[in-house]
Amino acid sequence: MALVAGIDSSTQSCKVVVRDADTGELVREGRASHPDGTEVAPAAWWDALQEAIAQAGGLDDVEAVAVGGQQHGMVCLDESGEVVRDALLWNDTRSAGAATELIRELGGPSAWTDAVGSVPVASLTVTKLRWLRDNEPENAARTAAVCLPHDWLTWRLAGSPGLEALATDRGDASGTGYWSPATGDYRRDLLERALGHDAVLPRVLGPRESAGTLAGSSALLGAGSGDNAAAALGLGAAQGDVVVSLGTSGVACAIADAPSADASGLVAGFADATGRFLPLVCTLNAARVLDGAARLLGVDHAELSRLALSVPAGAGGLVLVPYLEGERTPDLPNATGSLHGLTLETMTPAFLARAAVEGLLCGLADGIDALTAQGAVIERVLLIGGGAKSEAVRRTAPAVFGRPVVVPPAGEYVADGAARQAVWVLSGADEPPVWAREGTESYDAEATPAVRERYAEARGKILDKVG
Ligand SMILES: Nc1ncnc2c1ncn2[C@@H]1O[C@H](COP(=O)(O)OP(=O)(O)O)[C@@H](O)[C@H]1O
Ligand SMILES: O=C(CO)[C@@H](O)[C@H](O)COP(=O)(O)O
Repeated sequence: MALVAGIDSSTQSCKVVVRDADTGELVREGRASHPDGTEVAPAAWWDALQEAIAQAGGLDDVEAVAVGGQQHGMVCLDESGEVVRDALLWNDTRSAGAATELIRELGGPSAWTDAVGSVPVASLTVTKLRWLRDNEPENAARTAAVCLPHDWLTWRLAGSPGLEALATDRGDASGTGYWSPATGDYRRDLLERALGHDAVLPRVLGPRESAGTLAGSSALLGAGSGDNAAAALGLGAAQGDVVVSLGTSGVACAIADAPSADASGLVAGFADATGRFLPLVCTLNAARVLDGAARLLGVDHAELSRLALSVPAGAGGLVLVPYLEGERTPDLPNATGSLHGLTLETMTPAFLARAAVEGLLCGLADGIDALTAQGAVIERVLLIGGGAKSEAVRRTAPAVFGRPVVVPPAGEYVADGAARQAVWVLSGADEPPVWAREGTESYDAEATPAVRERYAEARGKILDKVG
């Protein structure tokens, strides 16, 4: 039995799955935590990966490995391959001003969607490079290569074989802001505009191309991908599917045959991990809204869910606009969260719990609408990520989204997507392997448009709107 490994180096943790290449059966797994914060030393991801690999029984017997990772993080390397400074993550908003500047310099949002399919926001790597140029010129000058978290881990797994060996894939390259999904080329002029000079960028590999071999082994390395593209591959998502992921980020994305270009900036025009495209809406506030609400109420997730389900839809008019870490979609990096509609009746743990669940889901419902406005045809909504473990989320999502929701069995879909890619690299087949998945649950509920209407009203009244 041939084994493959898939890795998910996400915002909060690193997960490793070892699967049977033929059947997809889960053979072993491991996980380790990442440090908190929006600025992280890449060495911490490497340490967590080593711990997760050890927990998963090592990689000695696997024939291929691939890495899925949090998108956009800025990893700068000097000429000798040393990390120049801690990575700025996708949820670090300090480069919001740089985003505004870059949009203006190029002639507005449409110039960016024409160039790279997305309008820059603080999450995109290109804005982080501009921030570096302006705030840490010495670090910018030392930067000889720029890569992303999954690129860097793949390169380390290969034994750090020189900057020219850096590799990435279409999915993650499309989140940089200097690679065009439509043409498949880097826009080095945009990299230079941001960083102030040219730099080595990872080669962009095709979906089943190999990035080399694992150091000291003959196991093949896949190109890997950004976590959302890897999750779509892990789920076997096809046209008609919208994947909603409730991790640190809230994401709604769809598989598309053609690149998208939304000059409103709501939908990012990313690529997927199969040679197609992945229009995507991302919020900064998802599972951690539930974490924060549970902490505030002094309960665990199971109790938060029970409380939320103990009061009716609409939470008696109480609305949480959950911009707890600023927001990316809508682009309000300095916004804060707010509670609207408090009364003596609703000032209770149960109403607050319900408002937290509904608030985070309304943000994602807006995302699904934005995808539809860009032409996505939605036949199925697949709900994944840590937040999807909440029963209240599963039962409330169909009401807020106004459509049934499918919850695949609990699993690590990003790591699974990486594992599927690893098999694909091994087989060289036209399509990735098909693995059976049992235990999918369907949730349906009567739509509650009034919840969204009240949320929309509250969303227009938040403080600290200035970008
Ligand atoms: N039962 C649960 N209910 C709600 N949230 C949960 C539950 N279990 C885990 N979470 C939350 O899910 C998040 C982790 O999800 P994950 O998809 O792994 O995130 P990421 O990919 O961003 O690292 C954490 O914030 C965690 O507290
Ligand atoms: O920035 C994005 C997508 O554009 C995020 O989805 C990151 O890729 C982080 O993902 P999680 O760790 O929250 O899964």
